[in-house]
Amino acid sequence: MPQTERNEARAQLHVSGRDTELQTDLPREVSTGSLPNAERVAALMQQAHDQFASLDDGAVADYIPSLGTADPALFGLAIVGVHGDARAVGDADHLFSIQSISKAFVFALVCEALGHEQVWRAIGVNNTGLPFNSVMALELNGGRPMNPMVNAGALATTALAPGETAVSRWAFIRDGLSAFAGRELEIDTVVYESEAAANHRNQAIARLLQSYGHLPGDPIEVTDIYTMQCSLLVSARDLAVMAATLADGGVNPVTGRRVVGEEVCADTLAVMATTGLYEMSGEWLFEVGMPGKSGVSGGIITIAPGKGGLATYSPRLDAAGNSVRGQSATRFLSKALGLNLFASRPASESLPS
Ligand SMILES: NC(=O)CC[C@H](N)C(=O)O
Repeated sequence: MPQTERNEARAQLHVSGRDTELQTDLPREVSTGSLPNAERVAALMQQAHDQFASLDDGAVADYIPSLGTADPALFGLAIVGVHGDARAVGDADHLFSIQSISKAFVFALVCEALGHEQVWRAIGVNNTGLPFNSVMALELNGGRPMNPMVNAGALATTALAPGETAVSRWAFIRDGLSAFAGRELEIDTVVYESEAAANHRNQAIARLLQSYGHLPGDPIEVTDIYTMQCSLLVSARDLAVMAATLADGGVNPVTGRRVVGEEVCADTLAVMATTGLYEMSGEWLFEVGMPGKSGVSGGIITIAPGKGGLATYSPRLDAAGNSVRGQSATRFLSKALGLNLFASRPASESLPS
């Protein structure tokens, strides 16, 4: 759309600045009543936090300039069970931009709206084996976006969001992600402006997709909406609710609202398992044994289907763009709680229910 119109749309769409206090109707302390394992889960989360808080490997992402200002010491963990019970440790209420974790949920929402057949055909579900913002991956695959968890596939997915105008397409995405979180999510305008000023590469990927006939709509507008979705503010606690919604077959366990169908959840978890941590997805599945999704601001979500969702936040990243402490804490908790989906023995522990 023309620049002036786009600015107007932006003005309508932007609702908040950064460092907003978390206003959530989620109870801070959810009573776990007589649940036998709840205290053990909390103790293991505390152990993971204490054990890995001193890990100083990796670096805070700064290719989006405002992300570079994040405090590398931040470290939070949250778990929400499929019955809505929550446990949190460390900086679990710190707000940060969701970044690539949004890709999993937008994929689910678009599959729900259009049907998985159409989205599967348009996007694909195979790992590229290349970095999330690779242009080469497109060129090597005949211009196909390959999967919804890398930037090319995420842009192509966002382009499929239903709506007559950019404003209604954005409303579809924002409302859908908010339904997953159980509260109205708001944009971090500082992160948005910072990425919008620097996202020439994503614009180039969108244009390249267009040139191959794989991107409906205006590539610049699509990139703008994608950048807004990446700038939505969440906490680890929000992400655990969003992850628990996928674990619960599409019903948000806190609000009780169905967000997407069970089949869409299964599709989303399958794609996360093969591509959620980019080119490190194989190692992730090998060690953690559950679908996950990471983002460059430092969040990682992990889903234990039928049990609950785990979210970690810590901004130092490895070379692929995945949180270093988040990966270690998740590996630890997966083992300690017996959550690996490929294990033949039933889990020795389960998540708080
Ligand atoms: N891996 C990520 O979290 C990348 C998201 C970021 N907004 C980008 O497009 O580069």
